[in-house]
Amino acid sequence: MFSQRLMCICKNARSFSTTSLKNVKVAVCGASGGIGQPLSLLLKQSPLVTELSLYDIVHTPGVAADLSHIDSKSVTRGSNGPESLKTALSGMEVVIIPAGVPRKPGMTRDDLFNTNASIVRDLVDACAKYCPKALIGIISNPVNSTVPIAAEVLKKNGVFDPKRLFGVTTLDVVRANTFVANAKGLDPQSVSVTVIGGHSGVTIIPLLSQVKPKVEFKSDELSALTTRIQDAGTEVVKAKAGAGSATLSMAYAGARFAISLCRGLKGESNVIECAYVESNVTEVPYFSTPVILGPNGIQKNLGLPSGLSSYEQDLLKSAIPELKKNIQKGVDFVHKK
Ligand SMILES: NC(=O)C1=CN([C@@H]2O[C@H](COP(=O)(O)OP(=O)(O)OC[C@H]3O[C@@H](n4cnc5c(N)ncnc54)[C@H](O)[C@@H]3O)[C@@H](O)[C@H]2O)C=CC1
Ligand SMILES: O=C([O-])CC(=O)C(=O)O
Repeated sequence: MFSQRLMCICKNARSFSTTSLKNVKVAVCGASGGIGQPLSLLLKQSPLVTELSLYDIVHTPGVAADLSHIDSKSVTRGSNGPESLKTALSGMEVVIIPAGVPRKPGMTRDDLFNTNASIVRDLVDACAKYCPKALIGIISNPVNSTVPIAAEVLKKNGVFDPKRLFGVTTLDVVRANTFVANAKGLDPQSVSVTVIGGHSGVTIIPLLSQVKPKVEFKSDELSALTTRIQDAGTEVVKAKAGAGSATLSMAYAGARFAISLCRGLKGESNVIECAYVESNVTEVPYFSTPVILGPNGIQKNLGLPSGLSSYEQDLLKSAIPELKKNIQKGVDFVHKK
């Protein structure tokens, strides 16, 4: 059921957990949703997770009861509705947030702002109060704006630590690995693509000149692959024809990211993921690059890989104005009168 890569992450986590002192308490906010349920299932199988706290505004008791019968060691509990946020979040070390509405065909991620901005604001406000040191991973769209919203809320509460807040862009990496592998007849598990920027359209910048193992692309192949990676979310939205957006692949990607956070927290070395974080590597204040994860969240931002091709530099130039606009929209939302 797990792919080799997630399997491998889990196996590493298993051998690592036997030598370390404590495991990790993880909360999923939006746990009853299309992403939340399979994400929680994957996390329930991780030996790194001691306690899995499932929070949603509907159906959480049922989802928690169901998952709690799985014979892995973590304790699962469900909390339903805002009055239970304190119970859901107190003591949590990792909080993953896939709460909010998904797109329908014809919508952009930014069209979700009006509904999802306040959902993320209120959940992160609760994190600030009940688990101010938690590593927070935001899945809810539009990620380019919801991460700045989360940062401003944490700042308002006096607990913002830029090393502990992440926009989850792992699905872009997972997709890029898959599409490159398919194009080149490789095993997707052996391919590693760095994806930088943000998480919508032109802000998604796959660095196809730096794929490991090294592969060559003709220029039309390069632009077709880049466009497909940038539009992959829309590809799923169209295929689901009104029934939502990516859930299963996002659950896989979210689990990979959450487990990487746990591995870093436990002191494993050289845990690297791309994530959308507060950043000074470009002129925009939030930007996704590879980061090394450690016991306090980001140990090191690896920044822009050197030697971007001129094609990638052009992609970067197109991404910056869109990111600036998305970020400002998030910041303004929190400070509006
Ligand atoms: N970062 C990424 O790569 C991706 C992000 N997404 C985004 O993830 C979000 C969730 O997508 P789905 O799971 O498909 O949606 P969904 O509608 O299936 O599930 C969302 C869940 O959030 C819950 N929810 C709503 N308000 C809440 C609140 N105030 N507190 C706690 N829970 C609340 C709902 O009850 C529901 O269970 C969407 O915004 C979507 O655009 C989706 C795919 C990829
Ligand atoms: O496209 C969407 O709305 C959901 C998403 O972020 C993705 O699948 O990358």
